[in-house]
Amino acid sequence: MSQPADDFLIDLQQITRRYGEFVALREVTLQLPPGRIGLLGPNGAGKSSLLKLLMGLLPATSGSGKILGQTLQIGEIKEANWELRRMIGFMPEADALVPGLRGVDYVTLAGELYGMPRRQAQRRAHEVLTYLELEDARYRNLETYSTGMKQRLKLAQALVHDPPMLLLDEPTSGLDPASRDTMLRLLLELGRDHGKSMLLSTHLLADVERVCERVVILFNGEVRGQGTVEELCARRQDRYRISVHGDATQFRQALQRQQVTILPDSSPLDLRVLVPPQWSNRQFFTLAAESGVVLRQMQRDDETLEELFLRSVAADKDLATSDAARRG
Ligand SMILES: Nc1ncnc2c1ncn2[C@@H]1O[C@H](COP(=O)(O)OP(=O)(O)OP(=O)(O)O)[C@@H](O)[C@H]1O
Repeated sequence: MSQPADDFLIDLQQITRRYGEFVALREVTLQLPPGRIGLLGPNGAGKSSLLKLLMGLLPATSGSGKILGQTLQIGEIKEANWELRRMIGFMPEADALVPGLRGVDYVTLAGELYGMPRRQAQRRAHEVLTYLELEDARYRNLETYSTGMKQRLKLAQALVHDPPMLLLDEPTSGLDPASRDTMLRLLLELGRDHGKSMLLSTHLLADVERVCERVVILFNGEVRGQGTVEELCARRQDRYRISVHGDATQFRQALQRQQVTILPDSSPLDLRVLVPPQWSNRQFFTLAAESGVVLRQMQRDDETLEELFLRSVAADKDLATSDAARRG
């Protein structure tokens, strides 16, 4: 379904970003509506570069784009776009904590940097720290914070000015399972219950599955897929999950003779299969009857996000030159 251009949260057309000869982002075209969006890619895919570019901290080399209705600067950043910064909360990957401050002072300072009057920034700092379960720690010096608390403090500074959109760079980086769980729950609630849009950059598929409605797969600086998680995972029409009753040995052989691949995570009576082009589902029934088994269930088998991701990046596995291809 097409969407009016102005309804997009992010609308990029062929955005390229080079560092000298190196192409960190290549002709990235994205049209994303408001919501919770996962930006998924391995280290070096270009995720941080894209976030900085959207934040207006880094110019694109070429292309054009808008975020929250604001036009991105191309070639060079001529002036800081304060309107854009007020609409975005940025949680950087690196620690940007100021030593010697208490948690509440740090978040207040962030609010003031976004242009809020001091009293208002202070009030909001207390609110967001309470919301992010740091109420008891707010008067403590931030050097005493655990990694999980520091990550939530970084989220607090991104939320202090109540922006409609969050750009989150690896928000669960370095967290133990319990802290990661807390962070993902808070992000989900912020999106689902408080209407925040977010672009969550991560290399962890499970983070995207837990929090996001949509996903953008970035690899080697290129977009390899974008859409809702369900849509992308269901796009393959060639996989089925079938359950049979009886001795399935002959049935399996019969399938293989018809060029059907039995996928590794099948069990003896529950098969996950990949069918060849022009396959008709009636063939399952015919082969089952011929092999003396009863077909109990047959349904389309959507890919998991992990399978989708691996398939999206598989083309490059044989390309030993992919890094070289990003130069020049
Ligand atoms: N200032 C820079 N100068 C030169 N190359 C850079 C610069 N910043 C990033 N790069 C390169 O651009 C590519 C993309 O980097 P980026 O940090 O955007 O990726 P990423 O997906 O966020 O990965 P990571 O999670 O490792 O940060 C990497 O190969 C990186 O080495």
